[in-house]
Amino acid sequence: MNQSMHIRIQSASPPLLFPRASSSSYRSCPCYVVPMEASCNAGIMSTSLVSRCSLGGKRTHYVHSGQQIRKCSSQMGALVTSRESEVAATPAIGDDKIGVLLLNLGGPETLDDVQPFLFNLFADPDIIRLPRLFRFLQKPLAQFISVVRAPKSKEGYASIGGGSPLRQITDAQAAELAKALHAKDVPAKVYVGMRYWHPFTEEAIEQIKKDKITKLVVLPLYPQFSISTSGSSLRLLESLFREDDYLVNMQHTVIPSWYQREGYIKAMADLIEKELQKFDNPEQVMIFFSAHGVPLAYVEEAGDPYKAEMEECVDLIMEELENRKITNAYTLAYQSRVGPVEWLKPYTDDTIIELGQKGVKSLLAVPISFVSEHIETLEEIDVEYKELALKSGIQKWGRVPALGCEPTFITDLANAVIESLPYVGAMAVSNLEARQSLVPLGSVEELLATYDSQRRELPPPVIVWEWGWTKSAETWNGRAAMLAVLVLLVLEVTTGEGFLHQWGILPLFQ
Ligand SMILES: C=CC1=C(C)c2cc3[nH]c(cc4nc(cc5[nH]c(cc1n2)c(C)c5CCC(=O)O)C(CCC(=O)O)=C4C)c(C)c3C=C
Ligand SMILES: [Fe+2]
Repeated sequence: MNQSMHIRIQSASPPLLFPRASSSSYRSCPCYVVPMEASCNAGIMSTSLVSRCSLGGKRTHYVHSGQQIRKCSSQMGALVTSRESEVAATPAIGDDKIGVLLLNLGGPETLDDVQPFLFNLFADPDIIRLPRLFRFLQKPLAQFISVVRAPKSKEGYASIGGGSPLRQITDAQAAELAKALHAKDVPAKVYVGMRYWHPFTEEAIEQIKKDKITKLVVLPLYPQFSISTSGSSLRLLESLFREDDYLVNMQHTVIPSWYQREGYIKAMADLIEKELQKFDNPEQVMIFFSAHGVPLAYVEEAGDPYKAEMEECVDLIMEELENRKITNAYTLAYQSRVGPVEWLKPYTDDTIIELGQKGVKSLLAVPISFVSEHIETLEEIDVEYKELALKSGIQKWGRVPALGCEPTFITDLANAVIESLPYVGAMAVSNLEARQSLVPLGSVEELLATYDSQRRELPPPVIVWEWGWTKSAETWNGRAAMLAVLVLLVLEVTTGEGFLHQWGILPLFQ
């Protein structure tokens, strides 16, 4: 692939700011050395991207955690401080027109949008990955699943006012980020590109072209990287870049995840600290981090770093709270499971019941995987999980709001953008250089390949039926049944006749 087509990936996040010596899951590893002028942005790398860095010729240590390699040690704190102030003073680059593209999920704005929104979501091969042979069935299957799921989803959206607040909140975040960048002498324009609803990423890209942006920072609004979220958006972006002459030549960089940034961690800790004060006995409250789940196979088979990043994010927030003398008990669980396949565990609902049984009386829920209020905070946590908690014997329930436009958080995003600017198009990366650099530079494909190298078939997270006695029988029965339904669907779609038409379910988009 042409190098200039590549979206360069880097983590603009500062090095790990918090010493991790106490974490037993970390083990030391050999050191690597690079010249003084080498950049020192921290990143997450697969073990195949072994990295090197040093400060003033000193050797810098790294620690491995599972698939990841990270810079270790408190000495990096000093580095960040100096780098941050240095970078904050960097003015906008010459005559360049700088753009920041915020990537997000998108949500239905009205109840009529729900089914087409779900269709877009399930038509995404990073959400439902069919075997190569059956890829042509992606859209009919998405149509089918979205129709089946729409009534349940609609109920949820109806209960939060008839639509998702995501667009409004993301637009507000974009406006605040633009203001924060201007205040730091970086007159950047900020764009919002949603994956499954308006304003679609394609629309944002059109505007970026119209505005003749010359340097673009791509910033997914997900703190932790997942193949199903940032990965999917980056994959789409890469295909758009590949097809377009203007974009191929535009300089850009990507910030793939930023959960370890000091500003983000502090902003989360601030919110938790504030919410704890609302309880009668704050020190007795269990802090309950609830992250959006992903199917287990994403992590175990495709190498999604989501779980590892989530766990580390929680550790960092707790360390920050401990520094503030807040030493509450805490736990992490995963919510919003869809369909019968196994998702990351423990599940939020099971954990709430268990905690109730163990006699926990006060719980503070902390949504951790997303920075806006959305259906899963406003409905699932605030209504369903609260009700379950109260039924399970928990007496006091609280919930930390999503970060939204919290100033510490927005300032941190602005700093992340500014720190990434020197890297926009600055590195003519050969594959070899990309592999040796400190951060996972390279094309989106390369980053995705790091975690998702074989792009294996994954069990669809949503299966509409299931039967059988053993797991294997269930799987094969499920597959056989799915095939049968797919054949029926194809017949329906191609002939315009069949049971879905008879029931008035199809056609949907007239
Ligand atoms: C980090 C956050 C998210 C991950 C990871 C994620 C994975 C994921 N999601 C689905 C299925 C659905 N997600 C839905 C809504 C939704 N998902 C996220 C975030 C993550 N999803 C958000 C913020 C939202 C809400 C948007 C809004 O409108 O407010 C939905 C639709 C709602 C519903 O019917 O429940 C579905 C379906 C899968 C299958 C998946 C991983 C493979
Ligand atoms: Fe989701």
